[in-house]
Amino acid sequence: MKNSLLVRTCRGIRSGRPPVWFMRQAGRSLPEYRQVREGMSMLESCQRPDMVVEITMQPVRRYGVDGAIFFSDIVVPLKAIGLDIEIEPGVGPVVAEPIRRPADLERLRPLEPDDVSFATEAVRGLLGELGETPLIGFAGAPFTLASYLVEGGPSRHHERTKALMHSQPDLWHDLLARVAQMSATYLQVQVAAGASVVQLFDSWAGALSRADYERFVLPHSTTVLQSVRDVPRIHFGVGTSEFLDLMAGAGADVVGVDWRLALDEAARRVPGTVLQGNLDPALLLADWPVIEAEIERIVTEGRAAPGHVFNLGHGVLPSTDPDVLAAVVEHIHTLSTR
Ligand SMILES: Cc1c2[nH]c(c1CCC(=O)O)Cc1[nH]c(c(CCC(=O)O)c1C)Cc1[nH]c(c(CCC(=O)O)c1C)Cc1[nH]c(c(C)c1CCC(=O)O)C2
Repeated sequence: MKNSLLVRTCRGIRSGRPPVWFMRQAGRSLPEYRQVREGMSMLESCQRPDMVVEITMQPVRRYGVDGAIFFSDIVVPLKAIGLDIEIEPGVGPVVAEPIRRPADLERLRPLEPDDVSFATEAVRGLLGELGETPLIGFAGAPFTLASYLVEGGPSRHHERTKALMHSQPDLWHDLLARVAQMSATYLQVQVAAGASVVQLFDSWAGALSRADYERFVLPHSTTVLQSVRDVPRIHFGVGTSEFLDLMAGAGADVVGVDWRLALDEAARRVPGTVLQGNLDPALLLADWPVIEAEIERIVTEGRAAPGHVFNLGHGVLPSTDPDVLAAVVEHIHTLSTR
């Protein structure tokens, strides 16, 4: 799997066509996912190796994508150290007692590999099923995780988080260092068990200015990415076009680009870095000729970078028709033969 198209592309070795996979390729858009998840909470299913193997494999079987993303969630390590956190359907992660004062930090003990032994077991199980398809491990980046911890749940403005980072910078850096340790350990566990690529998700970092990202977040995301040495590292954010260069410099081999920035312009901002993206997930609900034209544009613009991993700019929306995703994969797969 070290020679897979995905791994080679992440390393900057160009091939005839980009590899393709989708963030949230496993999930509510798939009827087979909704069926196996019935009656089981999100976090319970993440802690059951049989469920993780089945759900991770579903989009691989259906679409023949060039990478499988490990079925888990960014909050799984927090749950694994005993924090009272749940994922509420239609809402997202909810933390019973948010972290806002120095004493609250005591509830964030370091993650030990044994806390996530279910992940080791699930990755090993997957290796037997995946054949040549590489497995992408992942973790949440310190800012996105800290936002859930400080806000107590999803937040539009991240106001408590921003207020805390500026008013109590020592507390903030202590919090981010602890979360970074957990994410680093979670990634290392997945790589040790056999993941071929990792992705660090900083989905909400786009809420920050470049200056605040650089001062309050970058050192901690750098710690996480630098702790993984053996496999390519993808660093992903949404709305982060203004500091893609910082995200690349954190120790990423690949940076994720959302739909707001064309890949050729992104390539100018991070010379020498492989790009991933960047089809707008909402456009998967448009007519096929629209989607086809977007694919062509993105693949053409992606040639400006030393490598391009085709993906969406963010995750698959639950309302997406799986047949459309199948058609996107098929279209990309025919590119090499033209
Ligand atoms: C911010 C974030 C979370 N989780 C994640 C992120 C970063 C990626 C992103 O920005 O989308 C990461 C994540 N979560 C999940 C995956 C699975 C792998 C894949 O991409 O296929 C990944 C990569 C499963 C999941 N994680 C979640 C689901 C849906 C829950 C369900 O099916 O019941 C899945 C498939 C739940 C979740 N977990 C989280 C949210 C916001 C939600 C949605 C809540 C809702 O709208 O119901 C936190």
